[in-house]
Parts: sequence; C-alpha cells; structure tokens
Amino acid sequence: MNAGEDVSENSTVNEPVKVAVLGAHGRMGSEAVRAVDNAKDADLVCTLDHRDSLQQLVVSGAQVAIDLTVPSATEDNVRFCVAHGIHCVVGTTGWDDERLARLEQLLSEHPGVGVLIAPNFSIGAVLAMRFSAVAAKFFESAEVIELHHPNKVDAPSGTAARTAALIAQARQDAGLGPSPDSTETDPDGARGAKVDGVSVHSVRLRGLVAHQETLLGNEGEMLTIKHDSFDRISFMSGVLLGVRTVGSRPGLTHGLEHFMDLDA
Ligand SMILES: NC(=O)C1=CN([C@@H]2O[C@H](COP(=O)(O)OP(=O)(O)OC[C@H]3O[C@@H](n4cnc5c(N)ncnc54)[C@H](OP(=O)(O)O)[C@@H]3O)[C@@H](O)[C@H]2O)C=CC1
Ligand SMILES: O=C(O)C1=N[C@H](C(=O)O)C[C@H](O)C1
Repeated sequence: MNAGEDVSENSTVNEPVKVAVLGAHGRMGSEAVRAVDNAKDADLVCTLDHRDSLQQLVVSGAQVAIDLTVPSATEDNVRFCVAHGIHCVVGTTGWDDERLARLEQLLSEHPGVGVLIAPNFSIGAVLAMRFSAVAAKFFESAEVIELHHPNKVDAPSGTAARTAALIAQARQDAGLGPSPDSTETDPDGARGAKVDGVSVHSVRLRGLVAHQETLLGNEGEMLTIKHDSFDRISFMSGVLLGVRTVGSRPGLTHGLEHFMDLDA
C-alpha cells in the first residue's frame, strides 16, 4: 500500500481511523504526519513531541498512536497507550528482549490492544532481512554493515540488530557454529559489535539516510544483500500498513513482515 491509500481497516464503516503521532517534529515523525494527513481514511487527531502530556492522546480520542521518538521514551509512551486501549505502531529503536517481555505481559492484561514493533518500515529493508535469514544457513561466514546519517543516537541500528539476530537463529537452527575468525587482538573493537555472535559494523556519514549490507561468505564466493533508504518517504507505506492493520492484530507483533504476505 502506498502513502495516501485507504487505511480504514481499523475503523467502523466509512469512519477514518483516528491517529496520533508521537515525536511529530522529528525527522520520521514529521514525515509520518504528512503521510497520515494525506491518507484518505486516516484522521490526524493529535501530534505530540518532547514534554507534551500523553493525556492529550486520550482527550483526542486517538485509536492508533505512531511512536517515532527516542529509545529512552518509547517504552513509557507505548505502555501509556496500551493501558488506555490505544493501539501502537512503533518505529523507535531500543526494544530489547526485556522491554518486549514487559510489553507482552502488559498486553496480556489488555487483550484487545495491538502493538506493532517494527525495526524497519521500508519494504525493501523487510525483504533484505528475510533474504538474509534465508541465505544464512548456506554460508560459513556472516557479518552485517549498517550505514546511517550522523544524527542517529543509537548503534548498532535496530534493523542491523534484528538482522543479526535472525541470521544467528538461522545458523543455530542449521547447526552452524560461529563464523571463522582468527582475530587474537582487537583492543578498539575493530571487529564490530557482536549481536548473538554475529559481527555488526556501524558507519555514520553525512549525506546518508539508512543503508545496510549483509555479507555472506563461503570459500570462493560472497553474497551481498544490500538495501538503501535514500529518503524517509521509503518508510511511509509501511507506517500506513501498520496503522491499517494493527487494530485487527491484538497482542505484540514484532516486525512488519507479519503484516505482509511474504510467503504468498
Ligand atoms: N522503524 C523504522 O523504519 C525507522 C525507525 N527510526 C527510528 O525512529 C526513531 C526516531 O528517529 P528520528 O525521527 O530520526 O529521530 P529525531 O530525533 O529526528 O526525532 C525524535 C523526536 O522525538 C521527540 N521526543 C523525544 N522524547 C519524546 C517524548 N518523550 N515524547 C514525544 N516525543 C519525544 C524529539 O524531540 P526533541 O528533539 O525535542 O527531544 C524529536 O522530535 C529512532 O529510534 C530511529 O532509529 C527511524 C527511521 C525509520
Ligand atoms: O535512525 C534511523 O534513521 C533509522 N533507524 C532505524 C534503525 O535503527 O534500524 C531504521 C532505519 O535504519 C533508520
């Protein structure tokens, strides 16, 4: 679905879904405000940023909140929404296993509410993650390189961490051990961060938006799975797919792929 298309699955017949955007002045938030504004069957009822009261979500009657804030704020925001029966579409990073477990517990106490945690909303990035997981078991070595704009506050990126976790799971399922690596000394972390044993390398460079490469190696060959977001518009069809679908998917959904027909 493209930005501007129908997002009415959450709403009663012909009633637009009422949407709030948290982090509305940010790079992603401002793009999401535009996307929701342009969507025929979504009503932007509330925009919040730093230090705004979450009570405005309740007063506005928002049915779905889109969280595009910062890792330090997103958990409290989402917990508030769930407690008030507001579905959430979350793009903010920082959702580690502990946070996800706490959220699942809270959601079990609010069984009608749906939350989508999407490490990446771009269709290409979702596919690149899936392709990386599918390919992982066929290669002896696997590493991930993510490249982003220098204003990004967290490393590695949420997408890279998720990709590495999926690769690690696929390798484990296939009975593969760690990637071969004879490094004996690495005082400054030149071999990258380890996510579930998979090396992830982070680049921050002026001019970039969001880019990632999965490198998979065997003797005599390398497969590179590469994705580039050149513009934040690339995330908006996924944001709207989340808004359209989340109300009909109670509980926690981790990854936009679960709202897509990847295996059809
Ligand atoms: N899933 C995906 O596809 C994507 C996810 N992201 C993720 O989204 C998040 C936002 O990215 P980006 O837009 O670049 O970041 P920005 O820093 O541009 O935007 C974050 C915004 O959130 C505001 N904010 C901070 N705290 C709160 C709070 N408690 N309540 C409401 N708003 C708050 C900030 O305000 P102030 O500056 O005043 O503090 C700022 O306006 C990041 O975690 C990023 O990794 C980004 C792109 C795609
Ligand atoms: O901060 C960003 O810009 C992005 N953040 C997300 C992440 O950390 O994976 C998604 C995308 O890479 C852009």
